[in-house]
Amino acid sequence: RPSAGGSAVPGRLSSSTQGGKGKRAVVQPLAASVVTETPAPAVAPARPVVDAPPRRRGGRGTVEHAAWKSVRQERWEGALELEGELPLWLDGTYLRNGPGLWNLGDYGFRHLFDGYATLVRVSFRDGQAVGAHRQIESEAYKAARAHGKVCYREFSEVPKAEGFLSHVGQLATLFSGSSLTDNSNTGVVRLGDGRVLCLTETIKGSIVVDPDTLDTIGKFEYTDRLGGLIHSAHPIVTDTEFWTLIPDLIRPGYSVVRMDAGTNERRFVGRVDCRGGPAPGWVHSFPITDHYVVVPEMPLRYCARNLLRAEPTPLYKFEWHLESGSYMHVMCKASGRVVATVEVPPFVTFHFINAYEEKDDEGRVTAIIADCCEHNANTSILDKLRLQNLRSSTGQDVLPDARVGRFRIPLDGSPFGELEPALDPDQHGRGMDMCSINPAHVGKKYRYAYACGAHRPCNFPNTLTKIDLVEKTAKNWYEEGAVPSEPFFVPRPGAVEEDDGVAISMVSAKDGSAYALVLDAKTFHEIARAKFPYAMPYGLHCCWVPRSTSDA
Ligand SMILES: CC1=C(/C=C/C(C)=C/C=C/C(C)=C/C=C/C=C(C)/C=C/C=O)C(C)(C)CCC1
Ligand SMILES: [Fe+2]
Repeated sequence: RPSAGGSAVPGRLSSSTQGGKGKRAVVQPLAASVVTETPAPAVAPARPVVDAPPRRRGGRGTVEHAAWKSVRQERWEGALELEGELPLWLDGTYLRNGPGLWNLGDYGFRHLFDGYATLVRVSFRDGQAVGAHRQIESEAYKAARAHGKVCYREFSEVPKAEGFLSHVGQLATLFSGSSLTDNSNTGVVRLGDGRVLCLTETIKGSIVVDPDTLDTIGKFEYTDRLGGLIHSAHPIVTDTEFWTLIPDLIRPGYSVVRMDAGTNERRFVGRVDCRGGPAPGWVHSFPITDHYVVVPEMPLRYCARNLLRAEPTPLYKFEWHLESGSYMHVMCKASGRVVATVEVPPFVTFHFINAYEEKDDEGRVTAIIADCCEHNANTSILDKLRLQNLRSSTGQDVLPDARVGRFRIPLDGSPFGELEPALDPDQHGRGMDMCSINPAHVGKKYRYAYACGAHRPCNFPNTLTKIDLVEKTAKNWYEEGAVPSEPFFVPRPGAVEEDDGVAISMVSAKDGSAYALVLDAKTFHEIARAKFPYAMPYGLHCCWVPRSTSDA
């Protein structure tokens, strides 16, 4: 198995389909080839591919940005051209997951979250960078490729009746969960035992990959009997454990579960009963502290009926139930007991940033502080993330406002909690999502968060922002026309200060190029960019795999 650094040979392929030296390899447009080729061969360019300039469409002056176009090849690997100087301590692999393929033949998907998972890798060693990407071989992706159509239920796409029935059988399969997708297009985490897991909201969409070759190794089989069909897309993972939430759509509530590193067995820790209804709030993510698990219950709730519908509803698989209230629950990790449930102002969040315990002078925990990317209790961001909206940027300022929402959850039995902006949202252009922090501060008091913000007018977050929660200020990185993904914080080995490290973001540029941007996390100035020789679509979440000493 090659080491995480991969090969330093430009355009090296991991398969036998490499074009000969000097011979220009044919680059198959994946959108067309994916449905016809079994398996779709990896055809990498012998020389960097020059992408066509962005296309003007529709006479309305709109430009189709490469960020929202399907990735054009099944896979690629090669040395990246560097601008600037990479720190020598940056030694390991950055992985980014996301829905990078939204077309099957002529058919185009509707929503950003529907796309088939594309895993991107940038391996850093000795000041050099090697890049790669590859499609994750989920059952959903393989079936779509083999049959030329959607065969499983995605975020908004559902199989057409005949296709679906012929592929997975009877309607009853809807209830067993077998029609749900395993397209693990959302997150990627490195477990404490070193395995790398790609995730989505379906439990069956937990897929183990090889961080070096990006091979799909297989399903992560949970060996317990906890069941459930869906879980939080963002487990909290440390060197020793893995925490997640399993919503219960029948008896509205959530199971809090924990898995030891090195095992596949989740253990039930406790249950939170919803205060509102008719179903649990969407828990795309949740935060923990040293001693507690925080379970959010927002008015954007799962809807079993919508899960079964053939056509998407305005809120997809969800429904807005303002009347049923918004709550935050706190569970003790050790006992599984719910120690607080408070009503809070309405909120909409997909991503919690962090949480920590607030203590009095005697060291007693008096409250939990939980921070999130909060969309001003407005669900319209889901609609803005439809591909048609993302692709039709007319220069108007249509991105809904968002902020760092800070919850204060008192533990003294009071029935209400607070929700306030943690800093003036104008500091980050009133855009706020796709966040990361220093992993050493998960569950602990912290000062800095890294996220995507906005430089207006815009239709999508287009800056990288470093939030200082003490000074209540932000430093912003912006490049005209760039679409940056989550700035992922990587600490410098041996660092003491919280922001001693780099923030890495994959950027889809205006001219159709793509690069991994490395920012000094302290100054938020660019240190280097490592350029891919082709366009890369937007992607979601990331992880860092340090080079193990055995690889050195
Ligand atoms: C496949 C099924 C579902 C899938 C849900 C998925 C794939 C949800 C993905 C959610 C993501 C990626 C949320 C990200 C939000 C990012 C935002 C708001 C960024 C804003 C701008 O920066 C279920 C819906 C669970 C139903 C079962 C089937
Ligand atoms: Fe997410």
